[in-house]
Amino acid sequence: MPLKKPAAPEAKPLIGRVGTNLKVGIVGLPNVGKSTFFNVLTKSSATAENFPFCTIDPNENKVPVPDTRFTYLVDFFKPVSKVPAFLNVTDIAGLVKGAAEGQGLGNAFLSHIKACDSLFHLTRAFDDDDVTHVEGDVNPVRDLEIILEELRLKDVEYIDAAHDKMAKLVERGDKKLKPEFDCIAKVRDFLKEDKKQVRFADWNTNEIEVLNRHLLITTKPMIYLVNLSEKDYIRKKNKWLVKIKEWIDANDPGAMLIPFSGAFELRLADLDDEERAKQLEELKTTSALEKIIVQGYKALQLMYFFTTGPDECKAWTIQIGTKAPQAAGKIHTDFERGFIMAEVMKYTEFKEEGSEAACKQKNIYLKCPDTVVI
Ligand SMILES: Nc1ncnc2c1ncn2[C@@H]1O[C@H](COP(=O)(O)OP(=O)(O)OP(=O)(O)O)[C@@H](O)[C@H]1O
Ligand SMILES: [Mg+2]
Repeated sequence: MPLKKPAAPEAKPLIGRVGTNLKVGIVGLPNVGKSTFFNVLTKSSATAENFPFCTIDPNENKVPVPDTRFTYLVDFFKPVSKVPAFLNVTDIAGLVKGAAEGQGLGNAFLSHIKACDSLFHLTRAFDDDDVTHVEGDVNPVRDLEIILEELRLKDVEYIDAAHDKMAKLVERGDKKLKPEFDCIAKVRDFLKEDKKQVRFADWNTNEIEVLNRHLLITTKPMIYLVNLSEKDYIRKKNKWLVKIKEWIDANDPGAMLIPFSGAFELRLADLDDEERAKQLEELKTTSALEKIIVQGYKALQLMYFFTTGPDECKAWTIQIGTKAPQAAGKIHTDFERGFIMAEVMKYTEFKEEGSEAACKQKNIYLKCPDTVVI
C-alpha cells in the first residue's frame, strides 16, 4: 500500500498587524539624518536641519517599489494606467536616552512607532564636527544600544500594565483568560528578566495570536541603516561598519544592515537623470535607495502579484501566505465570494513565450485552486 504523504505543516501566522496598508517607520537618535533620508527616499521636503529634535510630528509619504518586471510589463503593454506597489514610510522624531521615561520629546514617540509595522533603524557613522551629536561624539554601536533599550523599556511598561490588569481578573476566577495571561507572563519575563527584544524568541502559533492583540514595539522587524559620509560610502570603507555588523550578528542575528549616505543621496537627487547616471559611472557606485525600498517592503511581510493588459498594469499587494481566493478578493470581493480557480502565468514564462496566448497553448498557465498560497 502506498504510504500516505504527510500533511504539510500549517504555516505559522505572521507576527504583526493584518492588512496590506502597512508602513515602515524611521527611528534613531536626533540629528542623525532620518529626515534627510526620508526626503531622498520619498522625494519629500520635510524639514531636515542641523539641530536635535528638528522633527516633532511624523512625516508620511510613499515611494514606488522598483521592480524590473513591472517596468518590462509597462513597456510591453503600454497601458493607460500604471500602478506599482508602494512602500509607506513614516519619519519619526528622534529618541534620546531616557525617552521611555519622558526625556526628550516625551512619550509621543510611542504611538508613532506603534502605528508602524517595521522599522528602519538609522544610525550615524559620519564624522562632521559641524553636525551636533546628542551624545557628544560619534559611536553608532552605543547609539544602537540606546535606541533598542528605550524601545524595550517602553514594551516593559506596556506589558507590566497588561500583566497586572489581567492578574486581577485571573485571581477573581476568570478561567478563560488564563492561557493569555500565561503567555503575557512569559513575554514579560523575556522582556524584563532576559532583557531581550520580543522578536528574538521563536513564539508558537497561540503565542503569536496573543502577541498580535498587543502589537509590541520590539516585535517589529528592524533593518539597520548606517548613514556614512559621501567619501566613505563611495570607497565602501568606514571604521564602524565591521563593529556594527558584529554587534548586529550578536544582538539581532539575521537582521539586515545597509550602508548609505544621506549627503550623497541628497546630491544625487539634485541631478537630472543623465547627470546622475554619469556621476554614478564616474564614481563606480550606485544609489543605495532601491535596495532599501525593496528590503523595507519585504520586512513588512508583503508581496504582490500583477494584473496587466493595455488598460492597466497593476501590482496588487497581499500579505505573504495569502491564499488564492483572498488574493483574488483584493481585485474584487466577488472574485473571492464566487472563487473557483485562479489562472496565473509566471513572469519569466510570459517573457519567454511573448504572449498570454502562447502560454495558454503551451499549457504553462498555473491553475490555483482555493488552497494555494500565492
Ligand atoms: N551623511 C551625512 N553626512 C553629513 N551630514 C549629514 C549626513 N546625513 C545628514 N546630515 C546632516 O545632518 C543634519 C541632521 O539631519 P536630519 O534633520 O535629517 O536629522 P534627523 O535625524 O531627522 O534629526 P531630528 O531627529 O532632529 O529630526 C542635517 O544638517 C543634515 O544635512
Ligand atoms: Mg528629523
